[in-house]
Amino acid sequence: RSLFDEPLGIAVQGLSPRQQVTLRASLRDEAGELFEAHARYQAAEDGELDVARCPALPGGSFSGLEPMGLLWALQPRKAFWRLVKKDVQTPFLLRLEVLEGHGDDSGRLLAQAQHERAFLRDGVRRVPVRDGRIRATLFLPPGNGPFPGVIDLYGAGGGLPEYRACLLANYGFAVLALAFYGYEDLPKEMKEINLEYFEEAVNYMLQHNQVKGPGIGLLGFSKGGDLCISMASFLKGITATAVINGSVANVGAVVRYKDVTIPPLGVNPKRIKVSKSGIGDIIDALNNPLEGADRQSFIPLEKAECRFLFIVGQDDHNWKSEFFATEGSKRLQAHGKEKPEIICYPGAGHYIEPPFFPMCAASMHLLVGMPVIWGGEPKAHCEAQIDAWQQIQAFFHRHLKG
Ligand SMILES: CCCCC/C=C\C/C=C\C/C=C\C/C=C\CCCC(=O)SCCNC(=O)CCNC(=O)[C@H](O)C(C)(C)COP(=O)(O)OP(=O)(O)OC[C@H]1O[C@@H](n2cnc3c(N)ncnc32)[C@H](O)[C@@H]1OP(=O)(O)O
Repeated sequence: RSLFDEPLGIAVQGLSPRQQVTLRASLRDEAGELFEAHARYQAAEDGELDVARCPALPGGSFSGLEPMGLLWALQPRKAFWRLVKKDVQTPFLLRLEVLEGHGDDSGRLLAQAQHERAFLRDGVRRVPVRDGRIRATLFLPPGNGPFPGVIDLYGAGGGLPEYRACLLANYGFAVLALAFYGYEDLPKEMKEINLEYFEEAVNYMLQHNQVKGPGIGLLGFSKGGDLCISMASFLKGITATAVINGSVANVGAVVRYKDVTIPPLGVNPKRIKVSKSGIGDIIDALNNPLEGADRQSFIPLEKAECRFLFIVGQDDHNWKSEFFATEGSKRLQAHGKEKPEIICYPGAGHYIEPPFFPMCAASMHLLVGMPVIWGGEPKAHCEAQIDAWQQIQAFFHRHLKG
């Protein structure tokens, strides 16, 4: 058993010298969908095969020395499917098989093992929160708090994804996974966003006796990223905001707070490029928030009193994350604010998840209504996820010491 975001050592012993085998990794998600990767190897002289020392031969899901290849190369059998974890209290079961030979049809099964990839570290508490309007789950690390607190937001698609919040809590943070639409009695669609809802969540965290003050952190991915920037710009009590492939303009739905209204950035669906197979590339669909009326959608992040970290996948095809981060930085500095940290990852796409979630190349875009490409190259994307995860934790540790 290991935690899902931890690297894994994979080795086979007792093979014949230089024996040719195929290693296969597979995992079924909670919907029963299969993810699979396989690679061809040759054992060493002593009959041992350690994937950290032995390169994969051509012909499998990957080749070369790739200690984590069997994890990052996992691909769903079902098109446009993405690995998500709904029940964080149970592990994913990773099945590892050693098959004879290098044939296209699977050879005789020589050995197999099952390994649990868990989400909750022992002692981490999972607390469903139904407080006022808030629909959320709080994860509290073991031991005596208070702990640095973080609110975690996903993006379009809604629901209450808990897996990133839970993995982050394993490292000593009190993390609130916060739903904002498409969950229980929250609005079904993302039509209008009221920051008062998010303010309740910030206050819930600030008043919690297990949360270290005086301020909390925000972590947001995609649409959750621009939401975090809006929260940081208008709400009190936020010390550090980490944005993963987010936008500095408000996108998708109007944001309201007291007498403030931020319209969503304009889009032109004619700029969506649709491939022969019907997959969209929406990279050029959004208007430029530096031009004309669309400037009203640029979130006034210079009002924020927190530090910013922008995690950028340079091959993001959802939108221009690097441009957004750079423009956010210019605007902060033009107002005499601290320069944000911007960390760019070549070869990383939009869907930057915690380590070892296999890259999702394309899936249904729940706002656009067609499958879209997210960008990224699996190996580079995997490496980016590993590094970004460390950077996010280090950023929060630096700024949420209390
Ligand atoms: C602004 C656009 C306005 C529209 C204009 C039109 C065109 C404009 C063109 C371009 C616009 C350009 C840019 C604007 C772009 C973006 C703004 C937003 C950016 C984003 O933000 S980018 C998404 C980031 N994303 C997340 O941040 C994840 C959020 N959270 C979830 O996505 C859910 O939390 C989930 C799925 C984890 C559990 O949700 P759940 O518990 O409610 O699950 P449930 O089973 O009910 O599924 C509900 C539906 O997800 C499908 N689904 C379920 N499981 C799946 C899987 N494993 N793989 C693939 N699909 C899956 C089902 O098939 C069903 O789809 P359906 O309803 O169609 O059947």
